Amino acid sequence: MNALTPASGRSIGPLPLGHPVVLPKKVGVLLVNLGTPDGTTYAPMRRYLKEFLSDKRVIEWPRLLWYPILYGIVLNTRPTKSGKAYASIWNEERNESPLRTFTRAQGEKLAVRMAGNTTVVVDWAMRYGQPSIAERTDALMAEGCERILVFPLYPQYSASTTATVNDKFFEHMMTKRWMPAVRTVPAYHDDPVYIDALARSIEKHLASLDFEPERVITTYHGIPQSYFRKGDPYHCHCQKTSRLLEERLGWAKGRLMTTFQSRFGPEEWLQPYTDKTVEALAKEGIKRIAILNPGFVSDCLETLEEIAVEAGEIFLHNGGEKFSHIPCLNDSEEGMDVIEAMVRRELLGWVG
Ligand SMILES: C=CC1=C(C)c2cc3[nH]c(cc4nc(cc5[nH]c(cc1n2)c(C)c5CCC(=O)O)C(CCC(=O)O)=C4C)c(C)c3C=C
Ligand SMILES: [Fe+2]
Ligand SMILES: [Fe+2]
Repeated sequence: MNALTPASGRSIGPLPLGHPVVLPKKVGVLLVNLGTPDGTTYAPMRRYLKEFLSDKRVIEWPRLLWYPILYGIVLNTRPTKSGKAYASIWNEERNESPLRTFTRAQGEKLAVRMAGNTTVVVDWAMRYGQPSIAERTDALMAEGCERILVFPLYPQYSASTTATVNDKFFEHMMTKRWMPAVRTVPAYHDDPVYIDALARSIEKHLASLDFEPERVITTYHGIPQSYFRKGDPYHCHCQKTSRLLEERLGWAKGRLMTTFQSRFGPEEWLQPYTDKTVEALAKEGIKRIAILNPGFVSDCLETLEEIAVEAGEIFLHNGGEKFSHIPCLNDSEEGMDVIEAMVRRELLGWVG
């Protein structure tokens, strides 16, 4: 016979036969990033891309139209092509992608920062691939979390990122008889803590360079224009982040530019496109640029390969002379200040 022992530590008597074990009440914080393949060869790449590109929040085309293209073309060609790109940025030491390395570090560092409150349990997961939202949510619940804060790691809201994290979490909740109380962290594209962290990281990086960039480009992952026209606030969120950043930096108008990268498929995406802008700047005679990705909480394929390498090559091959990529906030002090501030704000009323 075991005793029911609530958070107060007070025994409340014997449990009826077969009664589930009652754990102390805890609050879980689940950081969730986009996801990443388990390896760079064909099979793991295909598995990852299949899960990602089957998501209706990501590709909104009717399935009857999209699936023949996905299964007939994309999943035959893209795993090899993208696998090569992932291989060029792979964290060999841990045998994983940088996105997973940084997300784990953010989870671990947040746990240290929250350690003063013994009721809080921090964990991390991926929307696509491993560790899955279902697996880590079950782990939080097994530890006694009756309240869970889900944190989609995207400063700017988009249905294709933020909403699909929440969808996946609640889809898993549909399997639970005893569902925890749930909160989700909203977009924080205009939060002063975030804007200040970006500004400090830019100032620090520029001070370390042996040149002064004539232009600094803020490049955000794009989305199809049709999503924007249907009401996705992502474009407005990105523009506001850039405006507030420019104000915080106190720069003359025009030095900080906003562009959109990572087009996929034949549709028109948000513009101006990053690659075209970088090329045009070099051709116009701009010699020195720096570039950052404020919409990415962690460095990943889209920042380390597409921007730091590819965009740099485009600039230098078209007449540019100096190019520098400013790292994402990652698990830096500035980056952790942002994550901690958002978590503490959203936990108000749940923890002391
Ligand atoms: C229609 C397709 C896509 C939409 C819409 C989209 C939106 C979107 N994505 C991110 C963040 C990331 N995307 C990453 C990789 C990636 N994105 C797409 C397609 C769409 N993204 C693909 C096919 C891929 C895989 C890589 C490739 O094959 O080119 C990543 C990197 C993951 C990593 O492991 O490094 C991130 C991060 C945002 C923020 C966003 C909308 C706002
Ligand atoms: Fe993407
Ligand atoms: Fe890309």
